[in-house]
Amino acid sequence: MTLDEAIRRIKPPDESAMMHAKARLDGIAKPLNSLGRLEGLIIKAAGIYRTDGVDFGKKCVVVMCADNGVVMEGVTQVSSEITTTVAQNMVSGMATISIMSQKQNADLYVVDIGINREISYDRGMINHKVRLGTENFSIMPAMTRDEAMQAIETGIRFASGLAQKGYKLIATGEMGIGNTTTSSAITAAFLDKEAAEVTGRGAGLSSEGLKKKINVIDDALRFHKPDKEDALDVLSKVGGLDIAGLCGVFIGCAASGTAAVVDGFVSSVAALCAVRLCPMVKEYMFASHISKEPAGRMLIQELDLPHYLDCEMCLGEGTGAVLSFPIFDLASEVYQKMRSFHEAKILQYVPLQ
Ligand SMILES: Cc1cc2ncn([C@H]3O[C@H](COP(=O)(O)O)[C@@H](O)[C@H]3O)c2cc1C
Ligand SMILES: O=C(O)c1cccnc1
Repeated sequence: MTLDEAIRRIKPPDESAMMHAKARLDGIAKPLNSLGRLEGLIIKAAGIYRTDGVDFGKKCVVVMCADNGVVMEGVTQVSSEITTTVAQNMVSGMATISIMSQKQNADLYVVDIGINREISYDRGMINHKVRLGTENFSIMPAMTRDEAMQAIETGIRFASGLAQKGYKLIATGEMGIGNTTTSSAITAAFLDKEAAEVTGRGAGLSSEGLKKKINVIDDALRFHKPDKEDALDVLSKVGGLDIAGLCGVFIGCAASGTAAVVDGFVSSVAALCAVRLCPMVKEYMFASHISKEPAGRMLIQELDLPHYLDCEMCLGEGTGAVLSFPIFDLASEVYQKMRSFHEAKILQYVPLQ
C-alpha cells in the first residue's frame, strides 16, 4: 500500500458508535464522568472499531530499529553498536520491552528498518532494512526523500499486516542510538523552537555532550532549512529511518481501522510526522505517557491527546505504551461488565448533566 492509498482509505471515526458508547457509559451505575479520561478512551475506541462493544483484545508492540549517522558528531553517550546489541536482546527476551510485553501478553515485533550493519535474522528479528543507517545530517541530508518514503510505506504495510492478524492495540517503540538527536531536530523544525528548548540528555548524555548536541541540531537546521509544511522534507533532512517507519505504522493503523498507542518522545515525534501528513490519523492514536525528555509534554500537547501516565520514564522501546495496556483493559472491563442504574437498583440517583 502506498502512502497516498493509505491516506485515501482513512475514514472519519464512527460517530454513531461513539454516541452509543457515551450513552452506555452515562447509564452505568457510577457518578457521571467519574472514570475521567478512561471514558474518552472508550468513546474514542468505539469510533475507531466502529462498534460500541469495545474490547481491546489482541495487543502487540512494534519496535523499529535504525542507526543514525549524526552519532559521529559525539551527540550520544554510547556508540552505534549498541543499537544492534539492544535490538538482539529484544528478540532474545532480555530487553526491558521484552519483559514488559511478555508480562502483558503482548506480541513483540522487532524490525530492522535501517541498522547500520548486516545482521542475522534467524532469531526473530524482521528484515525491512531500507538502508544501512542514515548519513550524518551535519554534512548532508540524513536520507533521500525516496528513502524516507520507502521507510514510511514499510511501516504502513507492516501495520496493515498486523491489523489483518487481528491486533486491536499496536504500541509503537524504537531502538536507535542517536534518535533523540533526530527527534529534537524534527521537533524544533515543526514547532519553530530553538534546539535548547527541545533537547535533552537522551540515554544519559553528559552536560558537555548536551551542549554539543544542541549546537549540532541548531547548525543542521540552519544548514538544511527543512520546510515544516513538508513532513517528508523534515524527515529526510534531519530525521531517521526508525521515525519514518513508525510514522508509517501510525498511518497504516488508521488506514486499517485499528488503534496505535504512542510511546514517549521519539514515538511522539513519529506521531506528529504522521499527523502532519494526514491530520485524520490522530483519531486512531492514543497517547500513553509523558516522557521525561524536555519535549515529551510539548509534543503530547501539540498532538492534543490525553495521556494516562507520567512515570518520568525516558527509555523508549515502546515501554511507556505497553505500561498503559492494563489501563485500556480495565477501562473496557468496567465498561462491559458494570450494571446500569436500573439493574443496580440505584433508581433514586439522578445523574447531574
Ligand atoms: C542500553 C540502552 C538501551 C536502550 N533502550 C532504549 N534506548 C533509547 O535510547 C536511545 C536514544 O538515546 P540517544 O539519542 O541518547 O542515543 C534509543 O535507542 C532509545 O530507544 C536505549 C539506550 C541504551 C544506551
Ligand atoms: O521518551 C523516549 O522516547 C526516549 C527518551 C530517551 C531516550 N530514548 C527514548
